[in-house]
Amino acid sequence: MHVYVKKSCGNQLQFTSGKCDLQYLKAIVSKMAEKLRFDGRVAVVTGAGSGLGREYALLFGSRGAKVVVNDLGGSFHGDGASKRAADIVVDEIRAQGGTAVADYNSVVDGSKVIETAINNFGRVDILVNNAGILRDRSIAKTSDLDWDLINAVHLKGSFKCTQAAWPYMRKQNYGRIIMTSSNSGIYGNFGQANYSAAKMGLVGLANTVAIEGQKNNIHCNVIIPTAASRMTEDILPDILFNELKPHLIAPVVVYLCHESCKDNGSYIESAAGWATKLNIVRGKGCVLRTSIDQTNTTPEYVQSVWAKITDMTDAKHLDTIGQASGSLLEVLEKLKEGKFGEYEDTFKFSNKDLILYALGIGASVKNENDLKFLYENHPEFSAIPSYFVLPGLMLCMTTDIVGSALPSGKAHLSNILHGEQYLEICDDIPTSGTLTTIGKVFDVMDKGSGALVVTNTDTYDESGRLLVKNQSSTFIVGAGNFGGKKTPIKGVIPIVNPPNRSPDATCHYKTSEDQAALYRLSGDLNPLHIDPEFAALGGFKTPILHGLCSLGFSVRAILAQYANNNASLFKAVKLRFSAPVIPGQTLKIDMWKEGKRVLFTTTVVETGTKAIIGGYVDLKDIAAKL
Ligand SMILES: CCCCCCC[C@@H](O)CC(=O)SCCNC(=O)CCNC(=O)[C@H](O)C(C)(C)COP(=O)(O)OP(=O)(O)OC[C@H]1O[C@@H](n2cnc3c(N)ncnc32)[C@H](O)[C@@H]1OP(=O)(O)O
Repeated sequence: MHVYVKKSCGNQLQFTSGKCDLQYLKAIVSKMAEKLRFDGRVAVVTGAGSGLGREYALLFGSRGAKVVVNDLGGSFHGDGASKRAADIVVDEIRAQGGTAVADYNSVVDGSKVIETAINNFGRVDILVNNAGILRDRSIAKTSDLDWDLINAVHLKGSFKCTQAAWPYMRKQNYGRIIMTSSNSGIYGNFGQANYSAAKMGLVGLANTVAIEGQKNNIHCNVIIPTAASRMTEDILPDILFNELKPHLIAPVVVYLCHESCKDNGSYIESAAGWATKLNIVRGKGCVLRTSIDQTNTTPEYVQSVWAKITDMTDAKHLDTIGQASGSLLEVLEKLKEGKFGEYEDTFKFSNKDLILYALGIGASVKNENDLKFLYENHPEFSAIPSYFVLPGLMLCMTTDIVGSALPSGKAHLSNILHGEQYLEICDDIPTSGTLTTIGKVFDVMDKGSGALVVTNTDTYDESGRLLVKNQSSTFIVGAGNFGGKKTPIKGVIPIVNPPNRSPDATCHYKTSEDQAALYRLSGDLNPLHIDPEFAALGGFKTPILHGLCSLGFSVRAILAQYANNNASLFKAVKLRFSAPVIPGQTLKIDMWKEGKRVLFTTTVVETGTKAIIGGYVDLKDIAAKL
C-alpha cells in the first residue's frame, strides 16, 4: 500500500455569459454583504506577535471576537522572551475598537495560555495553534536540542493548548481548532528534518482531534500556509517572498474558525491569495497472495509486483480509518471467493478454424471418418473436441498470467514448456462463435529444475453458457528453486497411470515435418515450434512440436478407436507432456479401456521415448450413443 498527497485544483468563481438566475445572484450578493462575525466568541491565537498569527488576531478582533494574543516574544530560533510583540498587536486590535489581551506564556505551558482566556473572558471558542520556531540543520547536524525545541513548540505546544482548551469546548459544545502544518512536512525540505517531522505530526494530531471532537461540535482543521514572515525571509526568493503576504491567508483561517464552516479534519493549503484542499490518497494496491489458503508471500514476489503496488492510477481518498480497514476486509472476501487475479480473453472461431485445426492434428480426407471434421457442409460437421484447449491456451499466451505467478514476475517464452493439460467439455460445443474465457492462476509449485504454474480457465459462449473448462500446467524451465512448495493444492487434477497390462489397442500416427508449421496457424505462434534459433535458446537442437498437437493426435486416436469418431462422446482429457516430440516423428498411442475411461500413453516410435504419460480420455455413455 502506498500513500501520497494529492492536491486538488483551487476553486475560482467564474462569470459566464448566457442565462442568469437573478434571485440566485441576489442571494450571493446579500450573503457577501453579511459579514462573518465572531461576537461573543473568544479566540486564542498562539504566536500572534507577528506574521501570520498577528494577521489572524487582527482579523478576529475586527470581526468581534475577544482575542488572546499569545506570544512569548522570543526570536524565531526560540531564544529569549519579551512582552512587546504581543502588546503591540493587542494595542492594534484595541485601536480598531476590538477586545484583546496579551499572553506571554510558552505554548508548552498550554494550560496557562488557555487560563488567560478563561480569566479574562470566561471561555475559549477558537484556538489557532500557530506558534512556531525554526532551527534548520541538515539531518547529520541536527542536535537533540534542535529536535526537542522544534517538537516542543510545534507539536507539544499545539497538543498542550488543545488539551487545555478541550474541557471548555466540550462543556459549551462548541470549538474550532486550527493546527498549522507546512509544505516542509508534506513534501520535505532540505535542512528541516526536525521541522518537517513536527509539521507532519500536526497533521496526525489534527486527524484524531477532529474525530474525538466531532460529537461535541469541536472541529479541527489544518492550515498549510506559505507566507512571508520572519521565519521564511531567509529562505524564500524575493519575488515569491513579496507576494506571500500573511494577510492573504488570514481570511482562510478565520473562515475555517467560523461556526458556518462545516469542515472538520480538512487540510487547507493557502498562499498568495490562493487556497486549496489537500487529500491523502491511496492506490488500488496489489494482492500478494493467490488465495486465502496461501499463508505466505516473499520479498521476491513483492519485488515482482512492485509496479502494481506503486501504481497510483485510480488512487482514491478515504475519509476514515474504518474505510481503510473496510477495504482490507473486501480484499480478504475477494481472496476467499477467489476473485483476485482474474484474466479475461475473447476467442473467436469459425468453421475454417475448426478445419485448419483438424488438419493441424493430422485429420485427413484419406480417412473417410475424418471428413466431418474437414468439410463444413458435411451433415455431421463438428469440432474435434480437443480444439477447445485453445481458448485457455490463448489466454495464457496473450496475457502475463503465467509470468505474474512467478517470484520474478516474468517468464520468457523460450523457457516455457507445456507441462500438463486437462480439458473438460461442459455443454454442447458450437462450430463457430465468439467465446469469453476467464482465467486465473490456481497453483504455483517449485519443482527445482523449473516452476510449475497451474492455470484454470473457464470458457463461455455469447449467452454466458459454460462450454469448457481447462486446467493447464506450464513448466518454466530454470525458474525453480525459489523456496516455494513442491506439491499441488487440492483441485490440481492428477495424471493417472495406465493399468499394468498390455495395451488394449494401439494406434500409430506419423507426424509430418511441417506439422508444427501447420498446427501453429490455429493460434499458438510460439517460435519454439518453427524458428531454429529460438528453439536453440530453449536448449533444443531443432524446433519441437506443440504439446497440444500431440494431444490432438492422441485424442483423435481414442475417438477413432472407442467412439466411432463421434466428437459428442468426448467428455474430458488429462495428460502430462513428459518429453518433446520433433515434427516428422511417429506417435504410438497405447490405449487401455477401463469403463468410460480410456487411459493412454503416447510414445515417439523413432526414439522409444514416452512423450505423453498418465493420459486419459473420459467418454460419455458409449453404449447409448453408439
Ligand atoms: C495453457 C498453458 C500454456 C503453456 C504455454 C505452452 C506454449 C507452447 O507453445 C509450448 C509447448 O507446446 S512445449 C511442447 C510440449 N511440452 C514438452 O515438450 C515438455 C516435455 N516435458 C519435458 O521436457 C520435461 O518433463 C520437463 C522439462 C518439463 C521437466 O523435466 P525435468 O526438468 O527433467 O524434471 P523432472 O526431474 O522430470 O521432474 C521434476 C519435477 O517436475 C515434475 N514434472 C516433470 N515434468 C512435468 C510436467 N511435464 N508437468 C508437470 N510436472 C512435471 C516431476 O513430477 C517432478 O516433480 P516432483 O519432484 O514433485 O516429483
